[in-house]
Amino acid sequence: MTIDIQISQGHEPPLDAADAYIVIDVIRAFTTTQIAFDNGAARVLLAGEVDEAFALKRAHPDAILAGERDAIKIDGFDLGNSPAACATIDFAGRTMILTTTNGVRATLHALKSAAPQGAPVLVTGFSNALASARFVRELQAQGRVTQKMRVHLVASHPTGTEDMACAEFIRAQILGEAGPDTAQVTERIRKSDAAQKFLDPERPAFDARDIDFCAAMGPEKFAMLAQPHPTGPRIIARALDA
Ligand SMILES: O=C(O)[C@H](CS(=O)(=O)O)OP(=O)(O)O
Ligand SMILES: [Mg+2]
Repeated sequence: MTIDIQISQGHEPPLDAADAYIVIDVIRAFTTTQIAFDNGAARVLLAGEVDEAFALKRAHPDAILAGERDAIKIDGFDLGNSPAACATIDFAGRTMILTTTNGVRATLHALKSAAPQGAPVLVTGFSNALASARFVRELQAQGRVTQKMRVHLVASHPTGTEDMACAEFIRAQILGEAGPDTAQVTERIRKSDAAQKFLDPERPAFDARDIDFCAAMGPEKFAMLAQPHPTGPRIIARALDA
């Protein structure tokens, strides 16, 4: 069976019908999400707007409220959009509510495109890229798609090289073709425009360790699946062997 992979860029690119969608946000939303799951989070609820995030917090008072605008933690939130901060927190069984500029918005858009087919929507940073590619290969191997398989990759930053580098890496992994290697993707992430504010010692509001998390390849443990839900979209971690 052949696999047709398209790469789009931005929050709301036109998305054709596909058998699977992967929304990529390396800096930082889905690196942050992966660290929260690594540290025991049960689920991540997605909010497109700040007032929706506060409304979710009122409905789920025990949840951890996280997110950013202009890459800065929002007043009244527990956390920013920082993988380094998440790495210090025990999320055991807890819910994280997340609102971010690029990754969350692109995911909400992809969920709408995927709904008519009931196609899976994965979210990923580079840290989870191997697991995301493997999830798609397993869909194919399990024969769940019987004709030509169509996969849509969404590099969520409208202009960023970090998400495009990750998209090219995932495409190569899915197809088993030559593509950028881990070191090349790491370098493109570190050199991306979005990374520079974090790496600038004169901008202490930004944490350089966030880019260390975002640029590092993690173990192939679980894929992150975004799902529609009656009370709002959410992300769960799906063990690869499940
Ligand atoms: O907070 C972030 O890392 C970004 C905003 S920016 O690209 O760094 O300005 O939001 P995200 O939705 O994680 O891309
Ligand atoms: Mg981003």
